[in-house]
Amino acid sequence: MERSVQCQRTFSSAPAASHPHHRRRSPIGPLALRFAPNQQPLDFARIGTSSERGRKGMSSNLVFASATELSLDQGVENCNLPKGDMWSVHKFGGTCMGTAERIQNVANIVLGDSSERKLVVVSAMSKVTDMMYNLVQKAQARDDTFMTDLDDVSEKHMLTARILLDGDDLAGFLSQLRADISNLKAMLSAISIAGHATESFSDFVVGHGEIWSAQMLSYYIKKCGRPCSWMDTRQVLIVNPTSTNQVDPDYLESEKRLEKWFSQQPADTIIATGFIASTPKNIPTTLKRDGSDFSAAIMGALVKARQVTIWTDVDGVFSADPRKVSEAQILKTLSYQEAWEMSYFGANVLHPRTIIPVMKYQIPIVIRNIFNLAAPGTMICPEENVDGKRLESCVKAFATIDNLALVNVEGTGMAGVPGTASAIFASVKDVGANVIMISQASSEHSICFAVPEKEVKAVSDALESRFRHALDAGRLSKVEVIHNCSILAAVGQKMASTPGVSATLFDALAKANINVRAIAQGCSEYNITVVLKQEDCVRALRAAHSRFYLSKTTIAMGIIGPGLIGGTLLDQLRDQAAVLKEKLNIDLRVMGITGTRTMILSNLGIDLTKWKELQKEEAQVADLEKFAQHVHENHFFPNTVMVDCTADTRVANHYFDWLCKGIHVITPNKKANSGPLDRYLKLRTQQRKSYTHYFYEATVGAGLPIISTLQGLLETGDKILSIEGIFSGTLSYIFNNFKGTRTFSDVVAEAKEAGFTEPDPREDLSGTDVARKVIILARESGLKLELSDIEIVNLVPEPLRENLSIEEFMHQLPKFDGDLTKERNDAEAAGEVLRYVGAVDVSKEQGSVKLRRYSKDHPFAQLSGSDNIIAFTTMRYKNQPLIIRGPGAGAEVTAGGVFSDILRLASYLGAPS
Ligand SMILES: NC(=O)C1=CN([C@@H]2O[C@H](COP(=O)(O)OP(=O)(O)OC[C@H]3O[C@@H](n4cnc5c(N)ncnc54)[C@H](O)[C@@H]3O)[C@@H](O)[C@H]2O)C=CC1
Ligand SMILES: N[C@@H](CC=O)C(=O)O
Ligand code: NA
Repeated sequence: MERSVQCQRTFSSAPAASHPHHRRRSPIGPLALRFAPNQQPLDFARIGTSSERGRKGMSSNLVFASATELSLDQGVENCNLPKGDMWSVHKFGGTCMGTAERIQNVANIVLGDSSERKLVVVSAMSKVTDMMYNLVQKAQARDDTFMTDLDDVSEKHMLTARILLDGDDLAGFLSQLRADISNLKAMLSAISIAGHATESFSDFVVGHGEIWSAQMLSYYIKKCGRPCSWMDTRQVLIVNPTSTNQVDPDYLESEKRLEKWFSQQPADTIIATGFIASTPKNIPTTLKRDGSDFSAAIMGALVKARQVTIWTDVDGVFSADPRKVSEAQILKTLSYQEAWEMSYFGANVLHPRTIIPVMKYQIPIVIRNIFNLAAPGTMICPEENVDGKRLESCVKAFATIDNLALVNVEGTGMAGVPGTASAIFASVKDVGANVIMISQASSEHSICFAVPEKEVKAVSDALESRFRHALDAGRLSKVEVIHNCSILAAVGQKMASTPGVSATLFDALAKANINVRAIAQGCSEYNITVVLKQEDCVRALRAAHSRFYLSKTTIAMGIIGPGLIGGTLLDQLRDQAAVLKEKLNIDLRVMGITGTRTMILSNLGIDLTKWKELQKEEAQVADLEKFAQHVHENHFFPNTVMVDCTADTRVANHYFDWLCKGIHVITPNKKANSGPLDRYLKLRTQQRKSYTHYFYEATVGAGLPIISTLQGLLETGDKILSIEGIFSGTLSYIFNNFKGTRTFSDVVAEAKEAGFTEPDPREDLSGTDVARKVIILARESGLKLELSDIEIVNLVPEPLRENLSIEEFMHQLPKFDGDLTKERNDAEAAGEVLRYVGAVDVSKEQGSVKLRRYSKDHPFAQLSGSDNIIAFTTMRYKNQPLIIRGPGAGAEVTAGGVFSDILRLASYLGAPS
């Protein structure tokens, strides 16, 4: 409404168009005034300039379509354009009009649109246009079967009409159809006799498909109770053919004719034929390829629609070809220029010329899926209405073109010689080749350009011949052809003018190890084009797309060792993934799970609701190298982490290599940090050097915050004096429960059953596990100790230490129950308990593990279950140590500790807190 008023003020003294009756009398309202005979088309640009519209759009008295009705305006909320009692234009393609049922569906959409006036542009029923072209071809070839083919066309429409219509409308339609078919037969017979059809003959024949579909839809809508007229756009739309097999709309003349048409048929719902038009001399013609979209855009401009909706069978415009990039997303908005750019690269958007008419008036075009009304579609609109203020959203989409060759013309004789480029491209033009991109560095020693592979031979031959003398004389060194190239284009209006965007693009390509052969970026700033090897193209596309489209805290994870801890972690990830994604934008993808014998891999992320089933159904032979490669290299997620949930030194030996490759490592496995000192130091140095993260909180005290507390103390300048405590959940449990008549072996079996022990419980009973923890804490505190520096108290009976399986060991352990029972009884008699303790004495640079007796009121005697207790005596905590106590073993707490390391990684990578 606002827009109408504005137009009135600017161009006319006609009655206020905001009054409904006035509007009704002149359905296209003030439009005619804009194109008054003495008004030049230039005024098109003056009407509602972007600033006018922007300001008006901000006003609050906008009228939106009722939310209870079919939501045809989805997506438009983002657009600051006035909406209200003006035209909405819809275009339904052949697929939408494919059957009687689909035509009914189209009618429902039209009826559900609450706009006061609707202009609906339709294509012919699907396949009909091809059938009609075929008729003409057959007639030209004097193949008489065109007669029966025409009967098929007629039959198709008769059948459809009989389902849709009844009464007078059906009779009227069928009689018109028969008349048309009979005319067409005469015309095709004439073509057959002549053996030739002029373009206008052909266009006349072909255009009938739209006439019939428009009639059927219009009669059906009328049948549904809504007054409706159909429009033969050949009476209204006037276009001038151009030399390039395209047409230029004559807006002035079209507008006049439209005004006249409306004066005769003042309907509020109009079904117009797409695709067809007339020349200024009233000769039928068509709008060529994608003509119906173009019709809708021109009609949208003529009636100054508030929106043009193009109904199709896709949900909208994707950020990349979804067949190549599974993570491709539907774009909510695109600027006209971006859509333009995308359509050049073959994205299923709109033909660029479709955008021109609506762009002049800043009318949004919305692409929507008729088969999925829930999808809001993509809105193509003025840049200022496009969403996205973030750096990432500067790049809207990625497109590729394959089967190209790069031609490189090189030589010192080119520099500073005017006319070289002109001579090169004149030769290219002479052979009719299409240049897709051009790049010349300012040194002027080479010009390279991309042409379709199938045209490159002719191009290079022409260049060789044109520059024969220069080549012979050495002024040019070569005309080189690089075959099998592709173009990757990043499209986005603000891309080139926003610092850092191209850097991010090239960084993504570099990380994916993709070599860029040539680069072009025009001043238009809408796209950056890179030429690469065709075999790299999909990888490049994915790498670039994921860099801009995935959350920067998307983490590809490889889980190694799905045993007790690994399995529990997978279940915790499963249960928490959605919350993390929603609340913290952390996107965790388990790309692979490997055990010792088998592994499962995924390209997108394993469905963790069924990882156990997948292990049985889709497992392949485990191969850690292949596994790491898959997790890290195949998917171009911005971050990779290996989570080692084994107790295997061989897995730990890979950390160094992974950190070198930029793969983060998280583990509850103690082997790396308690292994050979030089190896450990190398690992830590590499980790810091490569800015990768290595977290291992669960190696000491399981989920208890032992490592992070120690690191926090050290990093803030505290000085550790000593650390001592009960570091083994297993030994804590054993000595907390080894009471009364309980036997040692029974309690060990219980600890194993509860998941407290190492995979081999002898690691715990021997004191090695505690010694490893002491070493980990000592090294963290800066001491350079080896595991062998720690004297251990081994509780494994001597005969059971070697050459026994875990099962055999557990089976034989009861035979030796007597040994520890005596020691326990002696302590008890003295009012004391046995506790297995570890200690780091920083000043003495020593670590120790001991089986000690404590009086029953000592804090170490107060523990229960698998409790650990760790006391830090430091310069700041000198008189009273800092004490951490709680369960220090078990599946849930340990997996929770590993999980919290994963989230710590995500937060280091930028996740919000
Ligand atoms: N259980 C607990 O309370 C705690 C355990 N940890 C550590 O967690 C790690 C895992 O312990 P659990 O889950 O209890 O052991 P587990 O024996 O139940 O699980 C280990 C898994 O790793 C697999 N595995 C072994 N070598 C492998 C290799 N080379 N490649 C792939 N998979 C391999 C095994 O087949 C098994 O599925 C150990 O390093 C342990 O020290 C740390 C803190 C507490
Ligand atoms: N087996 C270990 C598990 C934790 O590291 C223990 O018992 O403490
Ligand atoms: Na811990």
